[in-house]
Amino acid sequence: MSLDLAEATRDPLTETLVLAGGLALPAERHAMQAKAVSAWFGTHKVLERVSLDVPAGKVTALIGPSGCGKSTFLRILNRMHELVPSAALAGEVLLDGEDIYDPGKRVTHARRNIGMVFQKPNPFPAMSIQDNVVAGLALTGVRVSSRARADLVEECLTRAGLWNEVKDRLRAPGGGLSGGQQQRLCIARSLAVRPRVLLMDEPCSALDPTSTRRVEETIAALKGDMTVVIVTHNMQQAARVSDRCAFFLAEAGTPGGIVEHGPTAAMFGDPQDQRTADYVNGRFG
Ligand SMILES: Nc1ncnc2c1ncn2[C@@H]1O[C@H](COP(=O)(O)OP(=O)(O)OP(=O)(O)O)[C@@H](O)[C@H]1O
Repeated sequence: MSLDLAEATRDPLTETLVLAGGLALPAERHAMQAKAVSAWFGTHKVLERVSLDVPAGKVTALIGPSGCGKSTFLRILNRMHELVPSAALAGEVLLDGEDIYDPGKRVTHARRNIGMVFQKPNPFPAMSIQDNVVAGLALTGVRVSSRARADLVEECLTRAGLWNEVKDRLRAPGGGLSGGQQQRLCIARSLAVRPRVLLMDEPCSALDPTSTRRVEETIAALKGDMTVVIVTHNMQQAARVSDRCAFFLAEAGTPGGIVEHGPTAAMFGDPQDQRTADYVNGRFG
């Protein structure tokens, strides 16, 4: 028997794909969905009706040349775009089916559930390693007992792949760690508020190859129970760490948009659009 998935419809209530004969298969769950997202800085439109489904428990890479709006799109996913005074936005961003921009939703709802790791590691340098890990809890209004704090510090440093390197110096300042260790400390800090999604904006671009490998191992270990969206300029990295890729492009002064998205193996091995093929093969960008 052959199954025609092209004819299948998605039932969002039961999270199944319903085939022509009525047979229902489990569907991929979307942790986040962007629907027709457009963005502006002042009068400059930088994204044009971008839609993207982000599968739960997977790593999605956003790739594309400089200036095509990848970082802007990433910052829209956790309401950081609105921190820029001239910034405006249209469209919807759903987290587990609910619009994070709904007027009834607080910004802390998005920030607590959708963490962000930046290009340059930004721990609090004078603060101890253990205090850095839990620094986000107060900001998002989460309270924990001191016993639970110690457990949380160990759990988050372990998940970030840093525990063995720092367990004997938890009271030492975070600024004393190497750049790669600082970036994993920032990942641990993001994990402490137990986000459902982790956004990473070129998290390895300031790191050496060994530290990059450690962060990539951390990303691989996180996926499954964490949904990761990563912006990267490094095509080998996108191929190594991601399950899915979205290729952004802003052509000749037009706003950025997604040319093509899909499973990473297909995006690299059998891209459908010539522009994707040219980009992933290093012919521009
Ligand atoms: N704070 C800002 N104010 C005004 N314009 C901005 C701001 N941030 C980004 N832009 C503009 O928005 C467009 C998209 O920028 P963005 O940083 O999202 O692209 P990108 O694809 O992430 O680029 P890169 O790969 O170089 O980081 C660019 O034209 C950029 O100049």
